[in-house]
Amino acid sequence: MNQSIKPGDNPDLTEERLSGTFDTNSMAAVIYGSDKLAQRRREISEAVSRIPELQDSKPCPFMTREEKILEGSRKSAILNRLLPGLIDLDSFEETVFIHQEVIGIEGHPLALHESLFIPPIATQGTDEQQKKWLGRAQRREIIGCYAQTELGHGSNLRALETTATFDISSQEFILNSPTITSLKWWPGALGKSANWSIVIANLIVHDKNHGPHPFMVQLRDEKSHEPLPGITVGDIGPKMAFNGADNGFLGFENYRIPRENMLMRHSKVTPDGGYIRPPHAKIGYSGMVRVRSRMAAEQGLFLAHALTIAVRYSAIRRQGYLEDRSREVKVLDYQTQQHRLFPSIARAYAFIFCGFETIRLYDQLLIDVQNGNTSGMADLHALTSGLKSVVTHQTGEGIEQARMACGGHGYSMASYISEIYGVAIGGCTYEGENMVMLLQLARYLVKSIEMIQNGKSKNLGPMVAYLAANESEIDLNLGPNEYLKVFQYAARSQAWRATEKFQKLRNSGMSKEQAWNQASVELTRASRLHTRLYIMSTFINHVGSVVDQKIKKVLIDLLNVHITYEVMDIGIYVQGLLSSDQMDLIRNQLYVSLETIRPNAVSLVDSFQISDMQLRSVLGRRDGNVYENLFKWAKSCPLNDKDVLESVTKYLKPMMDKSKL
Ligand SMILES: CC/C=C\C/C=C\C/C=C\C/C=C\C=C\C(=O)SCCNC(=O)CCNC(=O)[C@H](O)C(C)(C)COP(=O)(O)OP(=O)(O)OC[C@H]1O[C@@H](n2cnc3c(N)ncnc32)[C@H](O)[C@@H]1OP(=O)(O)O
Ligand SMILES: Cc1cc2nc3c(=O)[nH]c(=O)nc-3n(C[C@H](O)[C@H](O)[C@H](O)COP(=O)(O)OP(=O)(O)OC[C@H]3O[C@@H](n4cnc5c(N)ncnc54)[C@H](O)[C@@H]3O)c2cc1C
Repeated sequence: MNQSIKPGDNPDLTEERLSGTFDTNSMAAVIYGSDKLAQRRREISEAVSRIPELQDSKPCPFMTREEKILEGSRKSAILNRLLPGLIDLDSFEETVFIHQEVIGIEGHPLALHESLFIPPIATQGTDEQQKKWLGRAQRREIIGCYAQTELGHGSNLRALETTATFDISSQEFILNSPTITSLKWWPGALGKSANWSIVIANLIVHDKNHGPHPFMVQLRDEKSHEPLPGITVGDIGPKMAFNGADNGFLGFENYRIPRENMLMRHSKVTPDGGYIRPPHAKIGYSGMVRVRSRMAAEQGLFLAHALTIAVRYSAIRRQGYLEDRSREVKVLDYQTQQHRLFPSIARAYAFIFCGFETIRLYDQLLIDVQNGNTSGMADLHALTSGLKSVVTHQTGEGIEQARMACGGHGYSMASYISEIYGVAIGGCTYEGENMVMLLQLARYLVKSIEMIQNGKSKNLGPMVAYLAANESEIDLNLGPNEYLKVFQYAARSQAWRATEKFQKLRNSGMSKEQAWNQASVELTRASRLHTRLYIMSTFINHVGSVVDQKIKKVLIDLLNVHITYEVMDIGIYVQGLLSSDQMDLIRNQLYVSLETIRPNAVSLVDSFQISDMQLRSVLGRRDGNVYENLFKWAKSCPLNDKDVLESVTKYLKPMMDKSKL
């Protein structure tokens, strides 16, 4: 049964929930990985809803930027006091979840503290460094951020300009921002809130530049919160969204920190100026891999937010007629609306399933690396580079479709979809601009094909083994595995096409860099197809592992939406494999699968179990009572505090009076 049904709900939404064929709590358990984890989310939401001081003081869209930061800080401080009784403090998931529930998605002063400040200390700091800072950070005696990007440099880490020069005589590093372009720019919470930061700077010892390394740097006085001498710091100004966070700038002028402040678990500088290399050249990049490995699930949930709003609203919004002219139909009954929303529901599920898989892979890699085995780093870097790029892009597309599916009200901040969109698409840029990261995966694909060309196919990892296969015909009787083969064909032929283009350019005498650039559009296409194949195969495997038969049945229906939609979407890449009859068959299967999933649409989004508090959307309310609440929301807008505004008395009225003469 659908666990969201309550008395007083909009009857159209109740009708939808009654038509669902499965238990939404059981589905939530599949989405979040276990009954216990899903149950914990419900318990935390429930507990938070009973604490008056954690409620929003007013709707976020009516707040100024300063009010958002103040509100985020107020709630962070209360949460810090209450957290021990509300969550398992050792659980990163519960910490992130409660902050999103209470403060929302627009960011807050501690938004980066848990995800980008604490992890590098925990994974790249020595035991002594952890002893010194980890407890303080976890108790939030200090607030931290992650300062890597510079005004003139983001994607290309090797061009960072900030320097940390070792001074043997004082046993200190001297930090400098030598140019305007070397100012750190963008770090979340740096602007006004953080007093410490992980700073990525070029390590210089005995005049030799060893490249970017992480340093633990105090920025502000712990008593006065004033910037320390030698530090220039401030907020970079309003952004497209995420304005509850104070993204900042930072400059150093001969700013000294002790030698012990370089995070030295992997690379080391000895007191006599010796440099000890890390076990893998890119180990310092692992903080980024950690965040990327979490982005698929995070983005899947952003998409889930927008779909919860759009699907619920589409079930109560009546517009136009089908057969019965006596009552307008729910817009959810239109095939175009279903085509707009249902493939995105499938993608949200697929992204979340993939996301939990990459989080697991990262956690395993971390254990391996701590034990000295870095062999899995390249694979996970390639996988997460592609995944963050494809998932953020498709999430953005899906959220925008969800907005349009809500018609005019989707454009109002009352829907909250524009904020969700603004926050989610930030992911196309942060943690590596999407094109740049697709090209990182492309390097891996090209290397894999070169292995095949050199007769070393048996050395290929399982994720790229399909590149060596030779599928040229597909059975018309299409099941998920045949769709997978279709996708493998598309990904394989594009990877070969791109690689051969690169090689041909090389053989024509072009430099490696120029040839790469000339082949790069084809290379990024190969990366996207490879990643979409991975998403599809993870989805198929995940559904295959579900035990509850009712849940499995609806997930198979959803998988059918996914595989048919995805194959139609890449039609151009499978022209050599599928006949036009086969394409027609797939198209029809997609339309059938949309109809099949229709009765479960509301239950599928209810299963994400995103509370009204977290959703912050008038359109997406659980009870579906949208119109009366839209009217209430509009009346509470500060512009309506007065009937006659100063804009009228001061300008418009005199203008109209004058025109009358
Ligand atoms: C929890 C929060 C909840 C909700 C969130 C809501 C909103 C969030 C809001 C805000 C966002 C928050 C934070 C954002 C933070 C940031 O953005 S931090 C800054 C991130 N910056 C980047 O990601 C920069 C991207 N650039 C790079 O990573 C690198 O420059 C590079 C593109 C990888 C290139 O590096 P480099 O030049 O050194 O290397 P190459 O020469 O290109 O490659 C050499 C080989 O190294 C391999 N490689 C590269 N990286 C790795 C790695 N990490 N691991 C393993 N191997 C790696 C690469 O594959 C090459 O291998 P080869 O092909 O075999 O030679
Ligand atoms: C919301 C948000 C939060 C952020 N938080 C942080 C933070 O906490 N800490 C931090 O350090 N940084 C942070 N950043 C910065 C972020 O990591 C960078 O903006 C990001 O890495 C992209 O770098 P860039 O801005 O230099 O883009 P650019 O590299 O200048 O990209 C501009 C264009 O150039 C293209 N391009 C660049 N290089 C190549 C190439 N080699 N091949 C082909 N095309 C290329 C890109 O594809 C893009 O189209 C944040 C950014 C945002 C938006």
